[in-house]
Amino acid sequence: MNTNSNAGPEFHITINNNEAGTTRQTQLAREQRYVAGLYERLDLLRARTRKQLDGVLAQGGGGTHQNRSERDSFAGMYSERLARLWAVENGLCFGRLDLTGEKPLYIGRLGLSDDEQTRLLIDWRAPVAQPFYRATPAEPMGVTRRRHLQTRGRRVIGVDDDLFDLDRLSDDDRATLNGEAALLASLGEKRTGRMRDIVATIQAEQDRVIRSDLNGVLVVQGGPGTGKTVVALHRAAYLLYTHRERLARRGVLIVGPNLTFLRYIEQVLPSLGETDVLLSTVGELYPGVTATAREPEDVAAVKGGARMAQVIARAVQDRQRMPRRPIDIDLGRYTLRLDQRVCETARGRALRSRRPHNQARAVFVRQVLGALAKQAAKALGRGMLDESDLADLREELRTEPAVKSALNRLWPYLTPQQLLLGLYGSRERMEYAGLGAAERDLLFRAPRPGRDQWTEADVPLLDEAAELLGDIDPLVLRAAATQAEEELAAARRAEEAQRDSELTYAREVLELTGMSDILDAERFAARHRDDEIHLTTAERAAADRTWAYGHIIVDEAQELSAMAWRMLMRHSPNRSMTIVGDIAQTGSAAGATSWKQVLDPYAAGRWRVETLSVNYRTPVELMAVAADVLTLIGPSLRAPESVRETGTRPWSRRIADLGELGPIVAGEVVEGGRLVVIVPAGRAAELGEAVTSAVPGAVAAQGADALEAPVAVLTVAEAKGLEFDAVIVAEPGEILAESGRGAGDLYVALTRATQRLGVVHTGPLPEILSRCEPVAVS
Ligand SMILES: Nc1ncnc2c1ncn2[C@@H]1O[C@H](COP(=O)(O)OP(=O)(O)OP(=O)(O)O)[C@@H](O)[C@H]1O
Repeated sequence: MNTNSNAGPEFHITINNNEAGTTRQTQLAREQRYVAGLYERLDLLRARTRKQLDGVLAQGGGGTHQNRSERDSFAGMYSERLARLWAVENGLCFGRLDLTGEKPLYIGRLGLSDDEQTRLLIDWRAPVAQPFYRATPAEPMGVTRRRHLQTRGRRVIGVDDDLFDLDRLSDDDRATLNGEAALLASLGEKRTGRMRDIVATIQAEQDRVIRSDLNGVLVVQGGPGTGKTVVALHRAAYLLYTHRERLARRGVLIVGPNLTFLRYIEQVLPSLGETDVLLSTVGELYPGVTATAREPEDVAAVKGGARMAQVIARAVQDRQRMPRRPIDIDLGRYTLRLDQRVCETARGRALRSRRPHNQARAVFVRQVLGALAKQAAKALGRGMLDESDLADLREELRTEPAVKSALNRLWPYLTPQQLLLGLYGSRERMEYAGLGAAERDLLFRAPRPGRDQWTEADVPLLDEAAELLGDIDPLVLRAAATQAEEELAAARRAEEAQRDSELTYAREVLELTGMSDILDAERFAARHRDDEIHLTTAERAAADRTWAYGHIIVDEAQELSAMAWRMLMRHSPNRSMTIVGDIAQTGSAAGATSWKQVLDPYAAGRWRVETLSVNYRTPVELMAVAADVLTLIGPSLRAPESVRETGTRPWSRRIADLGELGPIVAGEVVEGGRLVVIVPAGRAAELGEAVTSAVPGAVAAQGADALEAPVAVLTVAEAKGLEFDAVIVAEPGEILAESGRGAGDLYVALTRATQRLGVVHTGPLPEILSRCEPVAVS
């Protein structure tokens, strides 16, 4: 079949005659006996591991630190093993390979041996299992037969064979030939709202991607439905199996476009027995910040542009700006003068130290205090002080509130949050940082106290700022936290007394100055310090902004901005990455237009492309409509080839007003199936209401609800990467016109369905969709 790129002649034979029945039963019974034995072994291993875990836990929490630490790591290891043994219950064994002159190999979700070390089951990721996915008649790799076992629970309910050596067919064999069935059966099934693993039906071109080398950057380019996401997840499982030690230490990060998408894929790796992987959006990659606020596309596009790296650097410099006039510091007994020359010299020293802003501050402060101490000595008439007296004087000055305040103005401690809020809140600062007038208008915002002020596009900027600012000395943090708590407590007392809103004010002050983040950071650290030993690699990585991952997988990678790439690259110093996407589907204004443009700056000569060419999701009839739209994106682009036909043409229906949309959607709902209405972003609320008010159970929101409801209303950005049994695209003309990348958006919308597609429109149907069959209005 065409899914194996070097498949050569057709090699699947289907025999469906009645005489085959009995021999088929014999084969099933034989396989059933084998599979039952595997489950018996699995049960035994589970019981043994449970006993080992109980043994460790029974030792309690006493002993030396080292004893406890060893026990913890054994307990962690046994729990992980147990979780893995439980995860493989469904579909434990799904394949058998018959090789010339050898005993058959059974392929499954993990490797099993008996007590004599005889192999009973081969992990699908092991090198010997590779022919299960790659063998073709042209290149049989020693395989005479590949058998797919279908199981329900622990029962074998069917077998499908691909025979590569037809001369060796026995009568029994002839009875069970039914190639492609496993794949096609799997593709035709109703969608559940969660992605499933495809371990039993991985195709040859996909297997090449899954087993590609760990090193360097692998780009997986492919049209919609070619399995990029599912393949990337299997690659994660493969890499963890093959390079377990290296990756267990440094972890694997999978980045997806939004939380609904992460929900959609979250069960795949656990079903493959892998749980210690961090799934995240870009917006969640900065510990302690939740990026939930929304902002217009053009604002996000400015924030995502590569130029923002310089803007942030200038914004930091701006906070090291020297005074235009000398600063007089009144200490009561005498007044000290801090002139520009002293400040300039101190700044020069601090910058030459090449430390980040917050650490360079120490150099700046030391210089300034030195100069002030000398002045003070003179003012006190003690011109000839020795070094130790001067040191005392410097320490005295350090704690003087007037000196502290002057230093804080000249070279303040800054959190990334403070830097960014200060920048967005001041047109003058933005101008100094190099932003043009139009950009300043877009980015300007009055500071909004509250936790929802960060957007996804802010996160890479916070991370960039954190790099340039560096950490704040923990002692300073602690002092700041104490001070903030005191202020809060004072405000609380004031509130009790006066019943006014001072507490709210104090909280707002804390938010605005970023102190609340400091407090949170402190508490977070304290909470985790004691139980760090129990954290998995993924958990430790998630809490550490500077974590260097062993491997990073980026899905829907075309959507990432230049600033997001900078952040991800910092997490991947070894540049071991898998980048999965489709340039034709780019929707975000800050997204990519070519892989070269994205990757050359970071991994020139170290990235390679694999292309997936077969569409497993969208049937031929639907893909024909989508392919027309693809020509709008690029005349030379070719849509992937679909493997299935359904015989059902996509339809289009013109309506007079939106009131008709709900009943049309209701009429398309199929019992047990899942339908999505994809709407223009600018009309999401209105069209969401039109559908949810007319269709019981319909939801118009992202998240788990959207995956589980029989009908969901989503924008293109929200539906990206997901799939549904049926899709209705509402107002396609508006989707096309909504942004500069409207054609890409419409292409994404049209390729989400596994079975049926319809288009509903109030205005004229865009010419490009004329392949849809118009439905007459009754
Ligand atoms: N070898 C396979 N066996 C069974 N199902 C498969 C196989 N390959 C892909 N699929 C199924 O095809 C569908 C599309 O896969 P996936 O979502 O990974 O595609 P994609 O390339 O990421 O698509 P898009 O770019 O549109 O998001 C999924 O339901 C997936 O399970």
